[in-house]
Amino acid sequence: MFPSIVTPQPTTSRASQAKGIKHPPGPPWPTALWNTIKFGQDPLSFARELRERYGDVVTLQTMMGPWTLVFHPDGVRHVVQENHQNYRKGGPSDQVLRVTLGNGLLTNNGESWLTQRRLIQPAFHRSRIAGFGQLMTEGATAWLEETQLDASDPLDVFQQMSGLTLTIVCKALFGADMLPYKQRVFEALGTAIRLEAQAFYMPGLLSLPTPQRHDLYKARDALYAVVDELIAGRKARATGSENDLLTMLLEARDAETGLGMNDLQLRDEVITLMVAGHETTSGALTWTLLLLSQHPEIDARLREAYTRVLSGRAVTIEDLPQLTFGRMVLEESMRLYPPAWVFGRQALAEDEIGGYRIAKGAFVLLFPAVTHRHPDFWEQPDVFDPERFAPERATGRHRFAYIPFGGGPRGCIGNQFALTEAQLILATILPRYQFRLLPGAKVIPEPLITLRPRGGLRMTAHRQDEL
Ligand code: HEM
Repeated sequence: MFPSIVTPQPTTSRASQAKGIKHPPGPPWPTALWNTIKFGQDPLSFARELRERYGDVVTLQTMMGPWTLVFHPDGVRHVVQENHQNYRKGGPSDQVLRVTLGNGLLTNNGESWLTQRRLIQPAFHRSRIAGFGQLMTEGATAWLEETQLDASDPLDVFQQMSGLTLTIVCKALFGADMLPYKQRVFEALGTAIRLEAQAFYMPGLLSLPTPQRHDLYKARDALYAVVDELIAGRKARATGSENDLLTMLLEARDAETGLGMNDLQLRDEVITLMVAGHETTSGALTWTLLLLSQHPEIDARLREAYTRVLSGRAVTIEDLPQLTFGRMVLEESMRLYPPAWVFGRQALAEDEIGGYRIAKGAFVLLFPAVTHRHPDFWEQPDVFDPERFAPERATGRHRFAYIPFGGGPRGCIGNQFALTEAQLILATILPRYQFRLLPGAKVIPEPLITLRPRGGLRMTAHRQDEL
């Protein structure tokens, strides 16, 4: 049975009541139903409104219990870094994620998390990522050849980027060819993400035998089937010369017991890396292509940099230090549209953030999407301006005002992988094609588990040499 996703009632000690530390402000409890509906309909605008109205730490009463919303970078730093031992993965957001990701690195806690993180970390070492550069560029080039882009035939850029990043991450980490699975993973993951997001706002949706529960488990089983095939394929065809993360996971032995990882844990780790390793990166690339199509002057400047540095040849990882503008564009795109727009924690003990009491058991939500547009830290926060990430302008900025990859010990393990991959993909496809939004198309960000464009993003691709 799916666990209840109602947040346990947080408790506050007498000591802090005596000290007179207040609960964070927020709309009164009789608005709980209304808040839940509003949050479900448009969480980005609602969270932003709450910050403007109540400040940087807010209590939001919902039908699932009270939530604590933390927007200020100091509060973010406190939760993810300074007092991270007090904030475990848990609460409604992680419970829904566990349906598909089980107890993989993203949702795990405690000693088990630490053991797995230490095991997996070396696969993301700088030297390993440098070794993936060629594979990333080749993946993007193969995608260009396969898709045969044609200006008269619009494509869903989100779906295409999803397939491309899935192919790259699985080849790099597991030595697997995902071409035959691309469509299946895209469909199953789309269903799972949508239903898990619904379950977050509608307690009971998955505890009862609803059609949604049936569909979610079906989608999860489709993803499991792909992962199981991938692992079985490796076991059957291993030559002994593989040197990737899947081999490391298969060969890992517990220092005390000498036992290997059990099959369920192995599946959870592989599905976590497969999903977390492509869903967010494809979002970042999609929003970047949209922003470039809406800002021709920035698009032209980026193309000019590619022409100057590459002169028509294929990009390599060694070129990236000369292509800083590409990185700035990506960083700014992830500021405006952070693929991981929200993430949660549960407080193990009572705490204080920004002068407010955080009760034991509180469900704490951090919002990159709101912190990234906080007017105290960003001038003209809604304007797309990659120059903000020029070294001279970025110096001195609060480290936790920009958190697309989270931070602290639970920060993204794949951040360098993603940044390298996204830069190489852009530098491979943009010198050859320009992407344009269909006339009259309206793009609506849809904050599900990740931030996706609602209904995909249909664009046309125009050959650069024919413009
Ligand atoms: C643009 C791309 C990406 C974004 C925006 C992103 C964002 C994030 C964020 C915000 C977190 C922290 C969540 C939290 O604190 O609750 C995270 C964790 C994680 N990410 Fe990423 N990520 C990206 C790419 C990747 C890639 C490429 C991989 C793997 C290949 C990956 C694997 C993970 C894993 C395993 C965790 C959990 C780490 C832990 O708790 O120890 N991510 N990511």
